[in-house]
Amino acid sequence: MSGVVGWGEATLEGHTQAVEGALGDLTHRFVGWDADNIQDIWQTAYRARFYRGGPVLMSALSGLDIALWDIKGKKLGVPVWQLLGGKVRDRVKVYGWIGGDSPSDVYNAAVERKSQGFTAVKMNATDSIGWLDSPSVLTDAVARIEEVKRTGLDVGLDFHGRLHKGMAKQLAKLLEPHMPLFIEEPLLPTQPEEIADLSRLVSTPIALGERLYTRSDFRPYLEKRAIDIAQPDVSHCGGISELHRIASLTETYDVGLAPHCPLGPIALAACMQVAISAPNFVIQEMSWKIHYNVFPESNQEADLYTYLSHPSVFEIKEGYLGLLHGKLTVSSLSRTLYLMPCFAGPGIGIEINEQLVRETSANYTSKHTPWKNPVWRGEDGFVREW
Ligand SMILES: O=C(O)[C@@H](O)[C@H](O)[C@H](O)CO
Ligand SMILES: [Mg+2]
Repeated sequence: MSGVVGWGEATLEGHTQAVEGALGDLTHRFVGWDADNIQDIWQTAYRARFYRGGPVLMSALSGLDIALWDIKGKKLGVPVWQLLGGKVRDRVKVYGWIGGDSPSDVYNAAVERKSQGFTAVKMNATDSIGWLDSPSVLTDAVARIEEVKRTGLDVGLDFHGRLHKGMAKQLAKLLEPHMPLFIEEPLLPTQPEEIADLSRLVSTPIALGERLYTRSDFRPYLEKRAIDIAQPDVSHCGGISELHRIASLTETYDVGLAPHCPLGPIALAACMQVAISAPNFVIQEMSWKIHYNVFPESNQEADLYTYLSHPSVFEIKEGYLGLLHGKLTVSSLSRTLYLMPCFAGPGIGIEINEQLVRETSANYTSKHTPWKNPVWRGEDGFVREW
């Protein structure tokens, strides 16, 4: 069957050109191959060369893999979640990211998320801090979560690997009584042993995984019992194929799956396929209605969801993305049956306005260089974690 087009997302923030180069290499290798053979293409891209893994190569492979699953689903006329074994849940719990420095800033951002239908949010626990820093940065972090919890929302806290061990263990202890949903990347992913120590120090669930790129990268965290929640990113971990495999692996360690996704709607739609079908899925990150500053020089923002033909598939109701629209209440069973799956579209279940993507992209690349994160330095001038 010819003419079937699949979409994938390989976004690696701050490293656009590196991923473009890696994708160019994959294109060169696989033009003319049979798109049905996803496993063979994945294994060839991963194994048939000396260097493997890491953010750049795996993000490129992720984009390719998501597009191949989209093609397969469209050819067979079924959603990808059907091909992964069918649905195990009717709707998918989500959380939205919030930003802001002061307690009142994060409070207001949380109120806005609540009005969008979210029942859970995530925010950065602190700014980047040094090996030893003033205790006031810790009390400021506590004040922020206290303020957000006043909204009644559940709150995940992202340490973002910005703290070192001496400060991270203090902050984790101070936050514990406030019962965050989880603390994320309490240390950098180079420290599995130290993260395992931290996970024995507090009862708060430890989450991590956006900077792990294969099943093998998760292995030490599982063997050391360092994490409670795995957060692979479908655009960095090897696509739908590897996200599905990571889900099964982590399930055997009683570790839940909360796919990381501050990216665009293609990545989110890919996550949904696994969320709907994976037994140990917990909650899905999504960036719905965040306006990304994708045109930094001109300070112009874009809502990535405007590129969808039917963005309403991502509307949130009572904290969930509805797998199923509409409902029928059967009183004799005293339960609600949901009808008409909204992620029932073939492939990854979304339609992209390709012309709009092409026009915006041409306009962008002719005028701007790709986004790069700024460099932060402490008071003494030494560079800080981002
Ligand atoms: O968990 C999150 O959403 C953040 O850690 C982002 O992935 C990070 O700032 C890179 O964009
Ligand atoms: Mg994070």
